[in-house]
Formats: sequence, structure tokens, C-alpha cells
Amino acid sequence: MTTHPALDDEQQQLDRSYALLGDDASDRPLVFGRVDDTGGSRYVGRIDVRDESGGAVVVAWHSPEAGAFYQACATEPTDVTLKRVVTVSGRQVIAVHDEIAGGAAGDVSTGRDHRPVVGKVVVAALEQFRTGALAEATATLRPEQFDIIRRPAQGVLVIQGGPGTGKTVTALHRAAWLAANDDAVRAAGLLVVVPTPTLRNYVADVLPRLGADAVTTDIASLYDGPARRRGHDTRPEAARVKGSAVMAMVLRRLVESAGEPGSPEELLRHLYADPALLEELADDLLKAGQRDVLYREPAASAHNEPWTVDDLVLLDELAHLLGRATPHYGHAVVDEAQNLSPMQARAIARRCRDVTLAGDLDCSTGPGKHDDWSELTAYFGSEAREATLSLGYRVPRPVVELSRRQLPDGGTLDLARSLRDGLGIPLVRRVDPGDEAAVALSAGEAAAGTGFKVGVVVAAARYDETLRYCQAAGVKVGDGRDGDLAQPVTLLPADLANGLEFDAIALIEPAEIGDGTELGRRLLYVAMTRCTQSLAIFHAAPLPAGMEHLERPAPPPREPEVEHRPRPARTEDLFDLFKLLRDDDRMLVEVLIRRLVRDSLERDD
Ligand SMILES: Nc1ncnc2c1ncn2[C@@H]1O[C@H](COP(=O)(O)OP(=O)(O)OP(=O)(O)O)[C@@H](O)[C@H]1O
Repeated sequence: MTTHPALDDEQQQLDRSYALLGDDASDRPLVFGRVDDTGGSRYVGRIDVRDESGGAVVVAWHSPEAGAFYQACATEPTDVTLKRVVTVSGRQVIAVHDEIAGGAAGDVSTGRDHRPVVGKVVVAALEQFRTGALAEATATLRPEQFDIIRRPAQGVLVIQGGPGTGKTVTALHRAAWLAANDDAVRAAGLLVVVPTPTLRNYVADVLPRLGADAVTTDIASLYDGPARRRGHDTRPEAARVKGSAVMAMVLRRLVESAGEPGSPEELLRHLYADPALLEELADDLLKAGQRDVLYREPAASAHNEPWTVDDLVLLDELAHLLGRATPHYGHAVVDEAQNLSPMQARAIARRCRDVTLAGDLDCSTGPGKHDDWSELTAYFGSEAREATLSLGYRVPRPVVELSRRQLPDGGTLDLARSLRDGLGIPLVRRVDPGDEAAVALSAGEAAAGTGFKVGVVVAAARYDETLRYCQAAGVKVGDGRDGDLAQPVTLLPADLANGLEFDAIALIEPAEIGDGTELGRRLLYVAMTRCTQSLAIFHAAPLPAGMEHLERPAPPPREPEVEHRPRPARTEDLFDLFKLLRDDDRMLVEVLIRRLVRDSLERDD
């Protein structure tokens, strides 16, 4: 095993930094790089560390002195002579990669023509298994990400890019950057908004690790009144109407017409329960069919109402109309912003007009799709600046290619150049009707047994049934709808897959997710693009549009007593699955296994 000659020097430097920090040191990695240029040599890390005479020993990643580390890259070294990424575990330096050495490209990945030139350390960072939480990537931010991070806080910035291009990573680093460098933002506070509690769990601990204080919330929790989310709109049309801009006018009229307004909760449930009142207030704004979908029998009390996300946003608007104070922030970062409804955009704009919206219009899985970012940014009162990321960090190339067949004309954004090969072409397996969940979960458990973090995705309508199956069959899965991402295998409804990431995705019955509608195809696109390594598709029904070419003849009927039961992952399970493969697929799997073994041996070298 070869050792970088600088490893000991960097260890000494790290020891010195820890000694200077004394009791203030935490267990988080302190240093992650070094840059040498005409300005001298400096270490880049999580926080500033000064020596006894005030000289900089480590500069924080968000300080101006660290800029050269991020702006230089192998293809454009600028005046940097050394860009070194230092990987630390605990307090030990375990690896050193020189992306630029002697002012030229150093330790970079140049192995394949189609692969963009990046530091090997980026590729190594990507090879790490997922943990169920968003990785920081501070050490390996690319120049195009860094450029976006530092743009001024004022106005509206849209960060767009295909799945896995680092929009969330860039947006959260931008939040931390602004908190460190913009006095007005720091004084007024930062707001980070994500669509669901599941996604909030996924990103929540990144900002504190980046040294930023922020209020991180999901859309429904923006409203701070007594109502809590207890239900969801089963009819997309209901969510669409509740989220539409005309509801602002309907609610204004509701408040004006109420003698004794009472609480937002009482006003809204009264409106839902009284079609005559709704007609009187909204005859010219909503068609009869649109008004009908809002009708709801009142629950025994406001507390028991099955409040949905969109109801809570309407309650927030009502609270504002009733004169309740709304908190204000210096800057808001909104992730998965393509799913914002007009009413949700208003709720955020009430709190802050300077915003960063991260998202991808092709991944819209909300009730309404925006054709253009300006449909949303208009609510913030200024024209949007758009920045596009085009390097794919997550999705393996073969999965990118298959998934884009779900989008009309292959999507609105150029195909992201993916840094990953993953485990090759997606596996498609036809199973007997009724066996889909058993086979997919069994494969998921087998993949989890190799250390993969696995997401098993089903149509929302099949979620409860599949969860019950897992409970009955003793298959341990995290309940993704409840935000439990800590288990090796997570069960997830397709409508909550946005923003998440797993090593392997097992997709059950794609035709139920991509149900022929435009929304269904986007849901399927999002579900397929959550994996970093492998995608496996299990189906009994015919495959949906965009996948028909993968269709294989149904297997001959099997003896009725054959029963699939998921068992704990064992090597025999893998062999059983292996035996089910067609000959040419079996060869492919063999090649992949050989490649994995070879790569791991090379790594060990
Ligand atoms: N510069 C980088 N170096 C290493 N890893 C990175 C870098 N940028 C992003 N990543 C990794 O790429 C993956 C995808 O990042 P992220 O979730 O931010 O993408 P996204 O564009 O928001 O994806 P989506 O919209 O599909 O949810 C994450 O694992 C992230 O840690």
C-alpha cells in the first residue's frame, strides 16, 4: 500500500490545530484541505484556528481566504500551485489527494472518456455508502457550486439542475455562506423550507455542521397556530384548488364577511362545510366543480379536522389577514421549490422576499406544474436570476438514460454529465401477480446485507398494504412516510421520494406510479433517480410507457404451493436471485461483481 509522502506533515498540522483549539475542539473533522498560491499556503477547514500571535493556521471554508481552494480545479488551476484535499477520520489524517500539484492537474479521475475530469477525491467521496442523511460535501465543492454559493443575498436566485446535481448541497452551503458573510442576513436570521417532514429529517443536521444557525421547517409547519397536519388530500384537484392564487381573494372575502372572525381554524372549517357560503364568496373565482372539491363535513372540533398541508398554508394566510404577526427573515432557502403552490409561495414571501429556490421543474410532483420559474418567482417581487448545475453526482448514467424516457422530449434541462457508472443497467424482473412486494423486499434485504442503504418505492395507493405485509412477514423496514430513514431498508411512497437518496432503489409495480398521467410519469422519474448505485424494477403488470422496450414474456405459471417469503438476507438468497437471472443478465452481474472485487482490491493497494 502506497502512502502519500505528505501524510505525516498533514497529521502534524492537524495535531497543532487541535492543540491550539484545546477544549474548544469538537469531534467533527477540523481540516479538509490545503491551498498554496501566490498568497502563500493555508489550510481550509470548518472554522478559523489562530496561533498564539493571531496568525491563521486554519481558515474557515466560508472565509475569503479559502476562496482559492474552491475556485481552482484540475482543468483550471488559476494561480494555485497546490490544491490538496485532506480526508480526516476522528483526529487522524487518513488520505491526501492533490487535485492540483505543481500548478497542473494532479490526482484526477481521467479513466474514461465520458467522465468529466474531477479530483479522484470527489469520486471517492461518492463511493461512500449512504448514511440516510445528506453528506456535507464541503471538502469537494466544485467551482460552479462555489460561484452560486457566493452570489448576493438580495432578490431571487433559482438553482436548477437535473436529479442529483447538488442543488440541495449548494443551496445549504449558500445559506451557511450568507450567514457567515452577510451581516444583514445573520442579524435577521435564515429560514430553510423543505416540502415534507421526511425531507426535513434528511437535511436537518447539515446546517449546524456547516456552522449556520437557521430555522429549518417543512411547509406545513410554517403555520404556528394550534392546527397540526392530520390528513392529506386524496384528490389532487382539491390540493390544486387550495394551492391556487385565487384562494387569497376567497379568504380575504371570508374575513371581510365574518362579523366575529374568530380563529383561522374556525373560519376555514366553516367555509369548507358551507357550499352556499363558498358560492357567495367565490362564484366568480372558482367553478362549481372546483368549489365542490373543497367541501368537507366538519369534524367534532377544529383540533380533530384532518388538516392537510394546503389547509395549513391557508390557515397561515388567514392568520395574516386577521392581523397576526408573521416572523421575518434575512434570507430563505427553499428546497424542491418546483413543488411550491402559489399559496405556499405567498406564505414564504410574507416571511422573506430575498430567497434561493432550489429545484427542477421536470421533478414537479405537486398538484400543479409550473412551466416556467417566473410563475413562482413573481410572488417574491423581483426577477429571478437562474443558475444551472450540470454535473451529476448521484444517478448512474444508465439510470439517467432510462429515467429520462419518462419526460416529454427527454426533459427541459440538458442531460447532466454523470460522474457515476453505478452497477450498470437497471435490473427489470417480472414476477407473479401478488409476489411483487415479497420479491422486491427480499432483493432489498439482500442488497442491504451488502451494506447498501435501500429504498423500496411503491405507489402511494399501495403503501399501506405493503407496510402491513412487511409487518406480517417480519420484514424490518423504516416507515418512510413517517420520516424514518434510519433503517437499512426504507419503504417509501413515490410522492415522498423527492430530494432523498439511497444506494439502491427497488421499484414495485412502476405502472402504478407512472399511471399514464403527466404527474405519474414525473413521480416515476423522481423515484428512479434516487439511487447512487442500482435500480431494480419488479412488476407483474405490463411496464409503463418509457419502459416498454424492457418488457419480457411472462414466465410460465408456477406450481401454486410455491411461496415467496422474505427471509433474513443470506448468501443463499443472493444465489437464488442469481439463478433467476437470464443468461445474458447473469453474465452482466458476474462482470459487475468482478469489477467490484477488482476496484476494492485496487483501493486497498
Ligand atoms: N461537490 C460535491 N462533491 C461530492 N459530492 C457531492 C457534491 N455535490 C453534491 N454531492 C453529492 O451528490 C448527491 C446529490 O446531491 P443533492 O442532494 O444536493 O442533489 P440535488 O440536485 O438536490 O438532487 P435532487 O433534486 O434529485 O434531490 C449527494 O450525495 C451530495 O452529497
